[in-house]
Amino acid sequence: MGSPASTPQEIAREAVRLLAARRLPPTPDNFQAAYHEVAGTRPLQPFPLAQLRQIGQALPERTPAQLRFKTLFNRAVTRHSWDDLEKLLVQHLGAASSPPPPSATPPATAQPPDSAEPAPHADEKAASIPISPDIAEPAARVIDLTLPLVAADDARLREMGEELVRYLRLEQHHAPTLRRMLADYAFRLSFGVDEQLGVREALLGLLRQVLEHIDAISPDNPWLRQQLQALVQAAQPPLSQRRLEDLQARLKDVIVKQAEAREQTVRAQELMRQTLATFLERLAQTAVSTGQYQAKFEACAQALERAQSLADMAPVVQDAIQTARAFATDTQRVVAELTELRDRADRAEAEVQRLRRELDQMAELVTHDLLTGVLNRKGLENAIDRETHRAERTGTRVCIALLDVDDFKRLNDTLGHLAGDAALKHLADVARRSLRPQDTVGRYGGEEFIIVLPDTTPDEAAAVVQRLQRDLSAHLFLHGEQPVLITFSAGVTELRPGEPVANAIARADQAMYRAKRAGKNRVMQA
Ligand SMILES: Nc1nc2c(ncn2[C@@H]2O[C@H](COP(=O)(O)OP(=O)(O)OP(=O)(O)O)[C@@H](O)[C@H]2O)c(=O)[nH]1
Repeated sequence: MGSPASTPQEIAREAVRLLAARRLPPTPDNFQAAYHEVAGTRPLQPFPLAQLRQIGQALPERTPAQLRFKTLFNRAVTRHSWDDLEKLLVQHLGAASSPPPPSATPPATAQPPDSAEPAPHADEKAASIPISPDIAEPAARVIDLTLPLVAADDARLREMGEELVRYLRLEQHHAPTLRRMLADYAFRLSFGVDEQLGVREALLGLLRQVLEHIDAISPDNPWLRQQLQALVQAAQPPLSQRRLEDLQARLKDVIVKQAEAREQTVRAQELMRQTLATFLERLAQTAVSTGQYQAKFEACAQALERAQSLADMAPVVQDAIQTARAFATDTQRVVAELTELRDRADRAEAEVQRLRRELDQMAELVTHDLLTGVLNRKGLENAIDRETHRAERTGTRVCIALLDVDDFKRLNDTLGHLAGDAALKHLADVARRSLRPQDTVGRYGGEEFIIVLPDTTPDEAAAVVQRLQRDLSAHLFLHGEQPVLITFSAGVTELRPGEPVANAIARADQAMYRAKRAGKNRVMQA
């Protein structure tokens, strides 16, 4: 190749030669490529007019700033001006990274990695948008209320939440800023929530393990086993405050019963050990001393047989009398010791009785019914008390429903008392599954149950109880293979503020009797 081409004509000539040498047809594209190759310049890419027009059309024009940006963009595209487009984009992105206006300046928050939201354009920045207080205030309240829960272990999240709440309560809001703050908060929150769920799961797992271990060390007490199994079940998510309260009450029952079982075992063992030890000791002593006296009396008898005269007999008789005296003394000692042993046994027995009375009093603290596993009367009293106070605090209403199984005597008479027991247990199980998490069921006595329904109107309470009736018809009690329909009549009433609970129960009872008289298997309100 000769000296490099420098004028356009020379370059063009050289380009034609190159095409001929490469046997390429001299099309405009081939010629253009060869020309740039010879000249050592960059081939110009065609201006992507169609694509840029498409982008220009899709640009938003909701705000004056957006409209202005769109106009300038389309103008640059029409002019095929890369320079204008470049300037426009640089200016726009520069504005996007500057802070928002002071009237609604948000505090600096971390930008989430996926935050692709552009910040406002210079013109847009000036326009703060008032968000209706109807929306901003409830949103602020929601965040405010949930903060103690979600940010308990995350100071940064709490800070971000508080900033967001303050910002939402301003009169003017800058929409992109608010959007960014919300995105930041949601981003951080997502980690916090995952973490908290993990912690809760782990704690529940630990609790279940502890319960299973307690279960393993109380193998010979069926009641404890039943309670512990109920506890393991109750410690499954989802948890609620009421479920935790129930867990707590059950755990207390288990502790009381376990203390009872332990004390009784220890006392009984101690008494048994003492009595056995003393008895064996005395037995051995009596055997030894009786053997000794027997040998002495034997010797006296033989000496008497050998005696030839009264004079020979006198010392033998003397000896025998002394032996008899010693025997009597020894026997008295043994009798005294055995009496002391009996007194000790009596005192131990009295102690056991005292302990039993004490434990009976403790058993009154037990809050769950042994047969059905639901609350007993005492547990119900506590639950009603708790719900009444909660209702007073929150300004809500509480209802109770009193349920009485229909024709239960006939069921007992035809299927037996054990089947009756199993039927009550079935009803309690269905009720527990059917009721809402906030509702509480307890056995009021015999075949009567009470359901406590917080935050509920009488109409709603009646509907809940009717749903339970349907569930009971759908889940029949099985006596062996035989399906048995159990129904109940119920009275529903509201717990009026300040009234004694007994009054409300009496009202529910009257309503329940009206339901019985009206044909059973129905719910009446009082
Ligand atoms: N198996 C069993 N029976 C119980 C228990 N508690 C109470 N009962 C029986 O329940 C029956 C209740 O009978 P009633 O009060 O005459 O009532 P009913 O037969 O259900 O008739 P109505 O209430 O009019 O529908 C009695 O026979 C009690 O002995 C229990 O824990 N287990």
